[in-house]
Amino acid sequence: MVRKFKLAICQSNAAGDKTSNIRHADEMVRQAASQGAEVVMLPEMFNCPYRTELFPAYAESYPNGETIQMLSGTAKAAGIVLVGGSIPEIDGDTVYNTSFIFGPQGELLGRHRKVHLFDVDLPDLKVRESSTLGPGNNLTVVNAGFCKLGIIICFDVRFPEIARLLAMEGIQALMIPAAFNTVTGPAHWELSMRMRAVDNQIYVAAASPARDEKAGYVAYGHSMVVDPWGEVLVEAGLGSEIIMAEIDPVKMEEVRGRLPLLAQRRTDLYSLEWKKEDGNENN
Ligand SMILES: NC(=O)CC(=O)C(=O)O
Repeated sequence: MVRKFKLAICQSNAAGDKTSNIRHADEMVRQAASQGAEVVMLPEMFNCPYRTELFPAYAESYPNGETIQMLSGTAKAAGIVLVGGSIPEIDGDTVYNTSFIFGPQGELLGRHRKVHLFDVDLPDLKVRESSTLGPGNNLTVVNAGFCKLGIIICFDVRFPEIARLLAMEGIQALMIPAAFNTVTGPAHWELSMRMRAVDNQIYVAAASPARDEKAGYVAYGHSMVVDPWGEVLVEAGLGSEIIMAEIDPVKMEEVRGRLPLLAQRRTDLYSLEWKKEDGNENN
């Protein structure tokens, strides 16, 4: 039964030492759970510095990698749904930017591999994720019983088709482990999160790493939760911080009742298709 719940975002910071990144994330998640959060999310690449050339060295495989073990164990110990940010995951010869989602028994609820790799050439920012990562080939919805969550990672948010397809699957919240930066963040972070919420009349939760001005890639910070009306319910600053908000399916239905955008789509004129794959990578 879908119901109200408290969602927390842990805006953790990641430096060079993988073990201490994992420990820091673990402590923050447990703290968020002790404050009543039933769903907790970590940022993109929370166990390693966001540097494409480092991803292979930090990569681990499911199920025995140390970060993956922590996520499952902590979800179970705290009795929560844990959207485990993302980490470099190795499967065969390919490294992916992957979010593992675990349930209150420590069970794997889903796995999202970043679909759109961040390859950009901006005046003050050049990134080529595809130099070390492969793209995911599926969209991800997780059913946790009391809530249905859609999971995308960072750059995926710029492709509104995915958020719409996930909304059509009946999610209440779009969960986005992300790592915008000080170039694109001021221009597009809040705008993107609010627009995906307004377009689809869903909650949007975006988790950024804390900002480290000395890092090679400076994360934007400003993790936030946006409601289905597009209002920012809570926003982090720049440092390591936990933020919380209430996700209320009744409020979402009220917005949809008054402004029935999804019901007013002209599907006789246009359509959008999720080409679901047979080899689903979600479990
Ligand atoms: N880091 C990303 O994947 C995306 C990003 O920073 C942006 O879209 O801007």
